[in-house]
Amino acid sequence: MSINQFPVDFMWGTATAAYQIEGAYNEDGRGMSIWDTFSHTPGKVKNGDNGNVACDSYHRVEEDIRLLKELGVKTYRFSISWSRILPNGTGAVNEKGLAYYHRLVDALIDNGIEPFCTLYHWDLPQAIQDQGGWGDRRSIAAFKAFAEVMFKEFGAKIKYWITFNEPWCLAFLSNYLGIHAPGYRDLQLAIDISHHILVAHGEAVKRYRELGFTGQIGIAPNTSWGVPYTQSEADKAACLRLNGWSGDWYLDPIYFGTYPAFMLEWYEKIGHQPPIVEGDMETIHQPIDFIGINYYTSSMNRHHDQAGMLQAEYMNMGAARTDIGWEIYPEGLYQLLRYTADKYGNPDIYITENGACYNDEVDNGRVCDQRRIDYLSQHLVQASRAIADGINLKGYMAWSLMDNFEWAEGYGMRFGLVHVDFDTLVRTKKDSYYWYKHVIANNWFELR
Ligand SMILES: CCOCCOc1ccc(-c2cn(C[C@@H]3NC[C@@H](O)[C@H]3O)nn2)cc1
Repeated sequence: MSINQFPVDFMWGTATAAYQIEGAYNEDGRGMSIWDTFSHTPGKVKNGDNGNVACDSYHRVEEDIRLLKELGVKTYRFSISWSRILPNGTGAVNEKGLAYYHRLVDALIDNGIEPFCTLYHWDLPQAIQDQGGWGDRRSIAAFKAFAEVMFKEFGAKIKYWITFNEPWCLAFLSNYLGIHAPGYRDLQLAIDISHHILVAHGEAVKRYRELGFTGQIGIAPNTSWGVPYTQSEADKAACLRLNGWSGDWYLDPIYFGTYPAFMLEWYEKIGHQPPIVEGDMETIHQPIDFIGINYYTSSMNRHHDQAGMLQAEYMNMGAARTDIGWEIYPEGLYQLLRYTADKYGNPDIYITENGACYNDEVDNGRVCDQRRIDYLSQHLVQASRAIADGINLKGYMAWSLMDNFEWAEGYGMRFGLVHVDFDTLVRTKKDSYYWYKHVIANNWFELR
């Protein structure tokens, strides 16, 4: 196997998410989500952008499928708008919502593309939020019921399921740092939410198995990757906390049935702990089939008493950055994959997101995004290295198929292989699209 050659059954794909691409926010019975509320609130999203129209993918299934088909992907990762299926979060099902996802899934299957479905990608129905959202234990039953509707409706067609995308973002970025919807700044609330979504994850996995489906189900943490500034125990411990915050905090309960002791002790020192009810940890500790790894960047950190809740101080080492300001650190992907494989028993892993923000525009009908090609190839080298090192990496999904609504950054931050003009919605394949098409067709690539 030559360098950068991938296994014959490697699952090449791309990824998107409902609120970021669908639009049609108030059409065909869709209910409001917390991201509709948040993006409609002045000052929350750059330029006052919102997902009302986004990429209009709700009305462009055939067009988007053509892009995927020409790209040659083996799989397409998308997410479900919960409030399009259950407008009030629970209760009556919206048949037009189901019909949209049947159109999408049927078109994928008809074109030989494996649907890879994320149940929850941050867009909680506002009706659930109005009852306390993920901070209220009733959200667990609501999510289980939503998952059951989806399993019964699509379980024969969809063989790959992710319960939650980036639990750290939906818990801490959204309810402690206040940067994403619903925008609270409450550490205990974020810890409560983390626990409730883990129980909800376990309930969904249990229900999937009880219903007799034999597909694969997992979770996709966004593990930030901290690299110690020095090899001192203090700096290494600071990075362990930073990585544990978004990774181990979710994966330890799933794989070991317990929260990581070093994080529990850290929270207890400052008066916080998860709201564990008897039986919760057993529910969370359901066997899963894979871990989805979302990787973008790493950061060098050292211990500093005054450096925030984790006492981990970011050290700017002058690394190159993408247009969103995230450092480019391809080696961090290998290190994260190695750590995850070593700690959790070398499970199947899919890179469910990796990509770069570069805001190149269309010039004479072309988008020259060589920087994105360089970023992707440097990270694929690390993925290839991980496979050579015995890690069970099974697939890679580039974030994203197309430019889309990048949450609090709005439309100004572009991650797509396909450029979207958000005034006309015209899609233009970037140079990186053609490069990735070549990589998939050949199942290998050459570094420039
Ligand atoms: C400690 C202070 O930090 C301040 C900003 O903190 C973050 C962290 C992480 C993110 C972030 C954004 N993305 C990309 C998305 N992943 C899912 C998909 O929807 C993509 O659009 N991943 N992580 C943003 C902001």
